[in-house]
Amino acid sequence: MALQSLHYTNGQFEVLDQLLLPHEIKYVTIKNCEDGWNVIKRMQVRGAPLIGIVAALSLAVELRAMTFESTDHLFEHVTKQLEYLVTSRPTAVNISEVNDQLLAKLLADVLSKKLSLKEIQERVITEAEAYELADVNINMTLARHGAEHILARYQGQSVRILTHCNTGSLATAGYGTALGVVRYLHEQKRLERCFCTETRPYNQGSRLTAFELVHDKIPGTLICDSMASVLMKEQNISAVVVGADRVVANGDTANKIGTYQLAVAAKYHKVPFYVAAPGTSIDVNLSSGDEIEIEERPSSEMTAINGVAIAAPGIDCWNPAFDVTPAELITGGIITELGVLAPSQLEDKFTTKDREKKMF
Ligand SMILES: CSC[C@H]1O[C@H](OP(=O)(O)O)[C@H](O)[C@@H]1O
Repeated sequence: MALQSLHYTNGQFEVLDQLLLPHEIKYVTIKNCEDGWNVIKRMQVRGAPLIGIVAALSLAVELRAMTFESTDHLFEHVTKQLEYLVTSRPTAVNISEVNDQLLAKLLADVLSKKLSLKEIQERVITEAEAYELADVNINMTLARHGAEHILARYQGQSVRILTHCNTGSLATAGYGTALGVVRYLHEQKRLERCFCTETRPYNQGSRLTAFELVHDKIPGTLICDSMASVLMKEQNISAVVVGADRVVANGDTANKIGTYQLAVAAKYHKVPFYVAAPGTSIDVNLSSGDEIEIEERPSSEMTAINGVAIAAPGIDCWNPAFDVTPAELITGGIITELGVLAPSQLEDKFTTKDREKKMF
């Protein structure tokens, strides 16, 4: 049974509380956008694709329970709620993507004057629900492209992959992006081993990726973040494959803090470095990584684990949740559902129209 980050059936919506993993499997009910905002902000759910899907489904369940006097009232409410959901976490583009796409489709329906208020409301709900349904297929396609590209470098051999943070079933609606590449390699019996970093301070690697690897019986080895460079020096790593929160037009990529230093070490040790990014995490509206807002998280997420202090009381902290890897260090390519792309190919492949066509 695959790990399920969420359950959504007929407007009943619940998410797996990832703050309790790996010790406890507990689902939290989401009834409206406020519930959705809270679980995203607290990182009870996290992962760029998943937070976009949770935002969309939070709106869907809220709209299922509401009636509106007019299409203007409906449009105003949807606009307000999507703008609110975007404020939960700024770095990943995924919630903004949902905002832009749903509002564009809603506006088109309202202006068409061909549909009743109830029909328009039902279409918004259906389109919000479609993000979950589309995500797993996107991930499986992306994973195949990435695995085939990596295997083409190592004719006939099995490969040893280093990954960072969590990019699997717990970061998406299923299968995963970078960890989806690992899953596909394992399914093809071409994965020797997956090495995963702890990914301090939230420990997505030790708590979530290690959990997924053990659950799926994929050969995995946990390392501390500080071990990554010597691992690449001594342990014959075939490729580094990481996820993305926002890939911009020139290929610069915001991803979990620690990604940039992995890319620098990979460059030094001549290990191919790949970013796995579905179209929902690609933002060609920004031209370079300098424009990406980097979320800073509370110091308490660094100075304690499960309430137990691990740092000197009173010390100042700096806790950026992401860093930006310049495109020049992404030497393997950007793994998408449209293929493994060079940064120069992103704008052609992922204009807004193409993304919408691909999603629905
Ligand atoms: C497919 S997950 C993409 C991306 O999102 C994660 O961030 P967070 O755990 O803070 O939500 C991480 O950067 C992953 O690589």
